[in-house]
Amino acid sequence: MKMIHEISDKKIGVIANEEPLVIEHLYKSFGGRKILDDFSLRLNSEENVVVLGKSGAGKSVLIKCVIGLLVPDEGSIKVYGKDVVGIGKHELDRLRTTIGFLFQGNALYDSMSVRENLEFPLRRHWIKITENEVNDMILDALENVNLVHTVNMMPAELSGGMQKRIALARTMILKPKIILYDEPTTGLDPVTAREIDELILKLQEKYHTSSIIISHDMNCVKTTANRIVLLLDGKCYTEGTYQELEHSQDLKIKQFFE
Ligand SMILES: Nc1ncnc2c1ncn2[C@@H]1O[C@H](COP(=O)(O)OP(=O)(O)OP(=O)(O)O)[C@@H](O)[C@H]1O
Repeated sequence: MKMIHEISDKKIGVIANEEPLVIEHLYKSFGGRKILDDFSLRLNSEENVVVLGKSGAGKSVLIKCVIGLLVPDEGSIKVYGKDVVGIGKHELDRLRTTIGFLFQGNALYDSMSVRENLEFPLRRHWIKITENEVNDMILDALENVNLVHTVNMMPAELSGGMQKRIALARTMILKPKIILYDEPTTGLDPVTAREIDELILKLQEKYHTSSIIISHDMNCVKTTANRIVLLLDGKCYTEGTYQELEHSQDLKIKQFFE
């Protein structure tokens, strides 16, 4: 599937030596209420950064700013050196071939089979490939999540965990270089949740992706985070590895590890 990497890089103008994602001095308010208040974050190549924060801290707002669903009031967001704030719809579409997004709900189309769900991003982005190549890519994506046998099934026939894995396969089908995970294990039983953690690591290693992961699930955080960024009062309050932060005596940090 080398071809898709090439398509993706060329389309977005990825510059090899640029950092995947650099967020600087981001501000976002709603009705005078500051949600992001001078928030900055750098995502290194092949790194998983977990953004930790209380409910309502602004984690989803942050992710929405990165993928252009919300426009920040101030600040810059650069993806491989390319400014994404205020870009047009066409360029935003191109950006979305480089950034994969796993929604909190799986957002699979219920009326479409697994195959059709996986085909969707390929059709949407007008990737020029043959039917055979489409088929290979679908099977390859399903292979990654060990669900090749579900290719002709409907989402309703699958468990919540399987649907999450199919959603992840769909996110990966365009071979994004950056993946944004919004609560990837929420609503899953512990065993299935740990399978998702392992998949996140497997895909990071296999495709050399860089990811932002939003999670409250401290098992997920411990397994997947190379670095944790604590979002508090709209700012990066602190950052560090799980091991660095778990024994902190700072009450604002401690509450997440209890
Ligand atoms: N489009 C919007 N219009 C107005 N307020 C919004 C909008 N989007 C988010 N907010 C507000 O911004 C705040 C942060 O929301 P956000 O969804 O980012 O929180 P979160 O950290 O992801 O929380 P959770 O962990 O509960 O999902 C909330 O108070 C929310 O009501």
